[in-house]
Amino acid sequence: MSTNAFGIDLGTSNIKIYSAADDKIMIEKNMIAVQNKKTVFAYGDSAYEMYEKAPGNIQISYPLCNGVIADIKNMETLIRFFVTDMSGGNIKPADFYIAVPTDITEVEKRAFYDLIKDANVKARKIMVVEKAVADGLGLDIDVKNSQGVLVVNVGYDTTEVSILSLGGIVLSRLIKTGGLKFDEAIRSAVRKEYGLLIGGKTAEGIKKSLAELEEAGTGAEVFGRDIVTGLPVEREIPTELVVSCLEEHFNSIIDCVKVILERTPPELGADIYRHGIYLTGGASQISHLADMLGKSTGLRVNVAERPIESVVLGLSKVLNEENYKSVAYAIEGMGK
Ligand SMILES: Nc1ncnc2c1ncn2[C@@H]1O[C@H](COP(=O)(O)OP(=O)(O)OP(=O)(O)O)[C@@H](O)[C@H]1O
Repeated sequence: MSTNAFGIDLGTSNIKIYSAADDKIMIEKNMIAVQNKKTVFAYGDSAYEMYEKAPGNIQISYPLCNGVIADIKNMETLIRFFVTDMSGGNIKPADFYIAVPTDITEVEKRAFYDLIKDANVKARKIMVVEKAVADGLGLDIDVKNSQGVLVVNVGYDTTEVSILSLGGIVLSRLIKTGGLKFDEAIRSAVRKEYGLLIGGKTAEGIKKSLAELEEAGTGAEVFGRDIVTGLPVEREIPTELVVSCLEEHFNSIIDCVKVILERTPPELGADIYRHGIYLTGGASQISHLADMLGKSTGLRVNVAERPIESVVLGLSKVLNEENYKSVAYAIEGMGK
């Protein structure tokens, strides 16, 4: 009989939950739409559908910000809704394994534990797994026996660069760069060069289709509002403009990787050199980032096959494989 247990990767943009009972992964937008400040109108992907289009009395927000919980009440509500959905409408007592970034304060880490405890999801046991360790497992790296694994996770709000060794974290740094910064850079470049206001979703669309557009040798056709006339217009945005406005953010990520490499104990260098960099997280799929990272560091870059899911896939291994249970730890009383 399978155990009732959940693995949760609370991303700023996407929440990923693994249910051990039916061996399923759910990925939904980590978003909530609240009507008149009290009633939940929509959540997850349905809330995202309404984003930037909803009337003033419906507030749509991300309860997480920069990898930490910014709006506890709405985050608890979302966890409860998603766990209820995954439990077929009837929540049963379960163990929860939650991935947390390493480079946040103890108080912020504790907030993840409290979140599950207070979300009314019948938590039996709450365990924490460092996000980078889960990432490593999800990428099929033998994290418990490797000495020196460099993982770069480029998410929505943040990028986490970590060195793992023997199942633990040697160094980790979280910087405030990720998919959102890429979208903002595209929006501001389009505004500056073409006097055109575009929405966040449009910018994200350009970003995601960049590789395809470059291959086809065409620009991105976008709709927006002309700043001068105030009228809706369509324009073709050349891919060169997009690539050049992203460079600054790619460089912040590369600089962070270099800083971590400089601080890495030399004994771990051999493994890092042998294995290369593991690049994951949804926004790591952006065109040119892997190439630039490889060229600037001289290391091979291993690109994740399922970058959005690597952390939650790692959590599924912790839940299912006895050998990996030891990478999870308890924050307080309710643990092992
Ligand atoms: N094909 C793609 N190309 C470029 N970016 C993409 C692609 N697919 C998704 N993204 C971006 O990935 C980001 C979401 O990735 P992910 O789910 O790993 O982040 P998160 O875990 O929610 O964020 P964080 O780690 O900051 O908490 C979004 O910015 C999204 O636009």
